[in-house]
Amino acid sequence: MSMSSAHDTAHAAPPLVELRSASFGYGDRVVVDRVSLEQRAGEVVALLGPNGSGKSTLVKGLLGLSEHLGGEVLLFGTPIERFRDKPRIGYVPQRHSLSQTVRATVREVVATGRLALRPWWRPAAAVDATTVERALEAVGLADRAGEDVAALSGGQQRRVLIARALAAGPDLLIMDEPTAGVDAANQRVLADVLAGLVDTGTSMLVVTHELDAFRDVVTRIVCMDRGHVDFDGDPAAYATGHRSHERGSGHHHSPDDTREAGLAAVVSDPLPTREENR
Ligand SMILES: Nc1ncnc2c1ncn2[C@@H]1O[C@H](COP(=O)(O)OP(=O)(O)OP(=O)(O)O)[C@@H](O)[C@H]1O
Repeated sequence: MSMSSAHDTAHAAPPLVELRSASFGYGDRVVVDRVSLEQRAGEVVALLGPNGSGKSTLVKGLLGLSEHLGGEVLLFGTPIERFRDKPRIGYVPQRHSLSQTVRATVREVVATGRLALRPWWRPAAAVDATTVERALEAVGLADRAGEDVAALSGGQQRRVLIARALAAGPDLLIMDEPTAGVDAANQRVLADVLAGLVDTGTSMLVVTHELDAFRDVVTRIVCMDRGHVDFDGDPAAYATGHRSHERGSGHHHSPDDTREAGLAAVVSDPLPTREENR
């Protein structure tokens, strides 16, 4: 389904993500119903669709945070059940901002993104510190590194979380509504940050209601409706015939989002386990 020509290369790397008639949900409730999709390295995919269409459930499925209820899910060519290389996927959860109860500096929060990469008994090394500084620079927060995260605006906190995900050096960055609740000026800053990441070759899967902010960086658009994919193509094709999906999809956050975000913000593993997510 990818339009990338990397497809044709005889020894091409496997797709970052491959869904073959995959279903995800909660308990026995199927939310994402037999979706087939693949994302290749270099692609920046925007995942669109009305509230409740299953976007978050799909990305959570890739992270083991919603249940895999059918079909096949491959991550970097490995079936998800056997996939152990979690740091290859960075995740920025859906949320407004960091919990006010997190008492830590910007640098400390970003540094937690490195924890999954080394055994608990090994202290942080120089490479950890440099990677953290580089991640802070990538999101334009190097000059705020020593500040308390609680002192930052919502948009800046979002960038802290992106930096935390980047600190693990992921091959794929998954973001759930990175611009939700962020004012227009900060949305532009975020879009610039993402454009910078694209320039350095980061592949992204971005759930969003605000496609405008990402119009210049997105290479592909996937639209969901009621658990199915009903558009998958390039932004030009989307613009000519599929704008209607965005209309009338007013956004709301459930009370659970805040709790989940608070937990995700403080856990040391960049991919919270299912238990932590409840
Ligand atoms: N933890 C959960 N347990 C049970 N059902 C859930 C859970 N999370 C989401 N759902 C249900 O799954 C359906 C799809 O929700 P999902 O969050 O995937 O949609 P979405 O497309 O991301 O919507 P939004 O744009 O509002 O974030 C909804 O009906 C929702 O109630």
